[in-house]
Order: sequence, then structure tokens, then C-alpha cells
Amino acid sequence: MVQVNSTDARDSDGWAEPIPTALLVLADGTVLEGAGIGATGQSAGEVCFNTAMTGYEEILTDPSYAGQIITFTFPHIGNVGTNEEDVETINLAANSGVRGVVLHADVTEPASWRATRHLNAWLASRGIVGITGIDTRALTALIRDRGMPNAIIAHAPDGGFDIEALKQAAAALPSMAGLDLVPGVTSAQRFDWDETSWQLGDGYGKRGGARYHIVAIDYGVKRNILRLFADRGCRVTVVPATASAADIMALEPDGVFLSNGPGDPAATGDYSVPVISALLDRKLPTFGICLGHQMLSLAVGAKTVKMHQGHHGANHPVQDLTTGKVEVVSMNHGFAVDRDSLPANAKETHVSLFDGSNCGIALTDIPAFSVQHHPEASPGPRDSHYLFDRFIAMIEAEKAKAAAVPA
Ligand SMILES: NC(=O)CC[C@H](N)C(=O)O
Repeated sequence: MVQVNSTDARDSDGWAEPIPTALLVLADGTVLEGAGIGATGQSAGEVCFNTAMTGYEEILTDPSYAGQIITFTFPHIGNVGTNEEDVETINLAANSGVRGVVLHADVTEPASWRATRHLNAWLASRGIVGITGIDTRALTALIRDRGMPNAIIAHAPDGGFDIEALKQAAAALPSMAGLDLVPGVTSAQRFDWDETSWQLGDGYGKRGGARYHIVAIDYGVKRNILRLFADRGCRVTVVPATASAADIMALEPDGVFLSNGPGDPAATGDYSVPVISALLDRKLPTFGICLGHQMLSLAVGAKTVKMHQGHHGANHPVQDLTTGKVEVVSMNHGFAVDRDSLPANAKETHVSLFDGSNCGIALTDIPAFSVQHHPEASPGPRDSHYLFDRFIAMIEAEKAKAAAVPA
């Protein structure tokens, strides 16, 4: 059984007998014992592993992780504490993302001038249940062998658990396949975004004049995506996932952005595909990231499939087939576009060098492209920032074409 350092209970001989104060109960009945951190209580999700060595706060606030429990393979989670600035979700009031955190070591003490809070207190304040003392290497190996299991994560400081009830609850959890989790994370209202990237000494900035207007459909958007548009002189209007094509066209966008987000892309098809198809008919420049990439692919008739172990990390090699260049990227997805289902007008542009899965498409007859990875790099390497410039260049080219057409 795993080593725990939890409640300091002593038996009659005076020996410390650690009582597990948290459990991770997998759907197959496996019970992993550890010490609770963060919020008390229990929550449920699909367990994935994330190999990123930096950026746990951005990961823990990425709405794409709704419905999932993250096992971090890096051993120093907590080392830079937490702050108010690195939150990625738009929805500050609640934890609309990850359902739980699994660590091997205790939370590392923070050592960063930007830290305002210890990770443990921050997790509790956001209602995120966590467990430490887990053999994360063994859990990662299990996920590699058997795929991402459903689980219940439970934290009770007095160690009082009804293990049979937890096993039953874990076994009864629905598969992530078929789950539409966008309604739980999308914004309720339309809003404007003008914040630009963080600079040492200045913090976040504000956009000056605007060159282009981007309408971003919020399926669970991350802040840094919006900042990278603002950095490039774009006025950004964020609209809820329920916005119609007519609502979006009424805003007169120069380009449309399809955001990242949680859950099974195919389960959103009833509302995402008709809107995206209608926008594609208008030949508006369109750019999608992650869930947005999967939705653009669905809109042109391709299929998505559930992956065995998914891709979650900040160190994944992806090749841009249009230039031949390899970029190291941030990844977070459990579904993938089936390249064999791509129609003739969708060209594969990016491919994962880990497993060969599809990582990007561009349409040949419409100015639209999308990628599976996270070019916003928050967290992660900045190799893929060029995709935002590629999108701006696409908007410019379309404007030049329209201007060249004789009236
Ligand atoms: N980051 C994302 O947008 C994730 C997309 C989708 N929910 C998946 O798991 O594949």
C-alpha cells in the first residue's frame, strides 16, 4: 500500500499509524490511499496524467479539464505557489474546471516572488479536492496500459470513508465519451476583451487601437488565447456557446475563433456544427484550437474518436507539415480527429510526433484552419505563437481580396 503522511494518530505502543485522509477509488474497485489536500468532500471524474513541469495553476484553471482528475507526474507541484494573475478560466467565481488533483509528494512550499497563496489553501478556496502520497508512476503506467479510468476522489480529515459506497459510485460514473460539458463552462453573457499579455514590471496591459474584430465562441476559452489576439491589435468579442450564426454575423467580425473546451466534441454537434457550418458558408476567416479544432473538423464532415490515454503535457512534439518545422507544444485533449474521415477539402497540416495522431487541418476552399494543441502556451512553450500570426495574415489576405474585387 502507498506511503502516507497524514493524521498523526498513534497506536497503544506510541507508533505513528498514519490514517489515510483521502482516497482515490477507481471504477474497477482499486482503492489508492493518501493524505488529503485542498477541499474536503468528494468529486468524480476521468483520471488523466499530465507531464508538464511548469504551469500547474494554468492547468488547474483550464476549463477544458472539466470532468477530469489530473495526476501530475512532476514531483514539485506547489513550488511557485499560486497567484491571482495566472488563472486561465474566465469564470473567476467558481471552479469550473478540474475535479481533482493527484500528487506523489506533499505540496512543495512556494518560493516565488509572484506567489500570493500556498497551493493547498488555493485548492481549498476553489473547491478542488486533492490527494498526495499516491504512487503516480504506477497510476500513470496503469493509464498507459488500460486507458483513462473513471474515479472518485474523496478527502475526509477524520479518515471516515464508506469504501463500498465509493466503489459503487465510481463504477456507476458515465464514460467521458458522449458527455457535453460545454454548458457548464461557457460564459452566460457576451463580453469584450482588451487585455494584452503580461510583461515583467508592467503586468497585463490594455490594447490600443484595433485593426480587426474577432468574435470568439466560448466553449471554455482560456484567457491567454484572448490576450494573444489583443496583442495583435484585435478587438475581441466573446460570445456564449449558444450564440447563433446570425448573432455572430450581426457583430460584423473580420474573423471567427472557435475555442478550446471540455468533454466529447461529438456530443456538442447539435449546436456547434450548424453554427460553424453557417459561418463557413460565409467564408469568414476561421481559427480553432483543441475543442474548436475538433468542432471545425466535425462541421466539414470528419469524425472524432476517444483516445486511449490522451495527450496532457507541455512537452509534446508536433510537426507543421506546411513548413516541415517541429514545434514543442502544450497539449490537453482526450479526443482526436480521425484523419481517415477528413473530406477532400480538409488538408492535414499538423501531426503529433508522439503517436502520429492528427493535430491540425486547413480547408482548401474556405479560409479556415485549426490545431489540436495549445498555441497560447499558457502553460507551455511558445513555439506555436506563429499560428496567431498565420490567422491575422489570413484575415489580411481576405480583406485584400475583397478590396480587389471591382464594385
Ligand atoms: N483542451 C481542449 O479543448 C480539449 C478538447 C476535448 N475536450 C478533448 O478532450 O479532446
